[in-house]
Amino acid sequence: MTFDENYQIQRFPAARPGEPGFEQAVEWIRAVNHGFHQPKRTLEQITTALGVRLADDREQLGVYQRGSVAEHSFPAERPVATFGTLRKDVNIGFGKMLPALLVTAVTVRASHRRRGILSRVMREELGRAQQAGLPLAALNASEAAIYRRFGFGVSTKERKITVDVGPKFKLNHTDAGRVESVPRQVLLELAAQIFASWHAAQPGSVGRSEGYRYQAAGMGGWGNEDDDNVLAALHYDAAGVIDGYVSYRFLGWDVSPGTFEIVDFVTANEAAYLALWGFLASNDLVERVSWATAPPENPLEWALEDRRCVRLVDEKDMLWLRILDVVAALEGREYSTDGELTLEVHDRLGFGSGSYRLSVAGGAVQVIQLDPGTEGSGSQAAVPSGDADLSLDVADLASIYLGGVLPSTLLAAGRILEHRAGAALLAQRMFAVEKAPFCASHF
Ligand SMILES: CC(=O)SCCNC(=O)CCNC(=O)[C@H](O)C(C)(C)COP(=O)(O)OP(=O)(O)OC[C@H]1O[C@@H](n2cnc3c(N)ncnc32)[C@H](O)[C@@H]1OP(=O)(O)O
Repeated sequence: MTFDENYQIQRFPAARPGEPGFEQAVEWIRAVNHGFHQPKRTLEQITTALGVRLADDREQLGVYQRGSVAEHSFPAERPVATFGTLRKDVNIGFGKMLPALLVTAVTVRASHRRRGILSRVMREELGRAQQAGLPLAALNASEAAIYRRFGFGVSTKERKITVDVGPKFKLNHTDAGRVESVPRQVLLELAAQIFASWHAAQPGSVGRSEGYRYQAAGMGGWGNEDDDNVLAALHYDAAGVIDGYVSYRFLGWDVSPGTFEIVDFVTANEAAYLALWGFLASNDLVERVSWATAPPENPLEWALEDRRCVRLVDEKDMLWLRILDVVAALEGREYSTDGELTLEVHDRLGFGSGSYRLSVAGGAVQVIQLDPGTEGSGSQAAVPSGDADLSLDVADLASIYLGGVLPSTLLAAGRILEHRAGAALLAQRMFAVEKAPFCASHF
């Protein structure tokens, strides 16, 4: 039996209680929770989560069984697979933004796995996004072996760190502003605007869900419990303008040494960032701060007299990027140096297959699609193909696109093939961005 004989796809928005579609949205959330082995949520928690989904303008996709379902199994109204999407801008370096389809809540019920459901839905949704003119797609992956086959490449990473804020913590930073402890609820109002300043200046950043300001304030926006243990502090610059916040919780007297866990930490500039670290470290009775989503390139390490106060606990891939329109993506970038590169791009799903000549002269960017590939995506007329300088998968193009993964590393790994000596190094210099890319938005 084919997919279409067994299943049907439905797409729908979130809804509030009493509105049409509310029951369907509730069943969809329950399917997501089941897929991620999460504890059952109350209707109230699901309603809160749906409120965030509405505010984000998310689309829910469900795959439903056709005909009758197996006796005693979940009802036909409960989708066997889920796939959520929303749209946000990605900072692609030097303050430039491109819109992306963000893919989230991907689950297939265990008893329906490995029948090609994800493959079918992914191909369809990426195709629709490309048709709608979105040059990029992105996701956070639960496992690293799933998404490369669909053209997604790792573009940013994040670190879990602990910071020793005991006597060894000596920060070489003099703050021109000040820090104040504040009621956590003020972040509901302030978090989004501070994030917007950070986002505008941070390559690799993806626009944030509405849920984040609730999370920052400890107010359970994604259907979690309100958490009165969350504490908050703001940084004010010399002129009194609020330019950063940190929210955190004390892990309790049973944890030794006394530890703060960071909930959210966003600043519009490095001075506020370092000042808030100074504030965290200045708290009595606390000798450790843990942070599960820290940037790999962390100015804190270099502002400390003893950089070993920052200890790496774990590092993992964070943002997986997918280029849907190679011409638009390459044209959208600002490049760190002039140069000319011909890229032969392979794309198993066909969206970006083809050869592209990228020319940057005096900062002006021109991209010509030379060979449209099998299902090429370029908007320009095809002209005869020249010899490629580099051959690479569209997933690897996504990895080097934000400057976070070096072409020389992918060359050494055999992922990129170099046909002209020095082409990988030129790509490295051209794709470099103004600071290490980092994404602070899980979705
Ligand atoms: C963006 C996010 O939401 S990330 C969250 C992803 N979801 C989860 O981790 C929840 C638990 N897992 C699942 O629900 C499912 O196993 C999914 C969604 C990962 C895969 O769904 P399926 O319908 O089984 O995938 P499908 O049958 O289309 O498989 C596609 C390919 O991916 C491979 N694949 C699927 N899951 C995995 C995995 N976990 N690890 C490695 N490979 C995988 C399949 O073997 C297949 O390979 P092929 O193309 O070489 O034949």
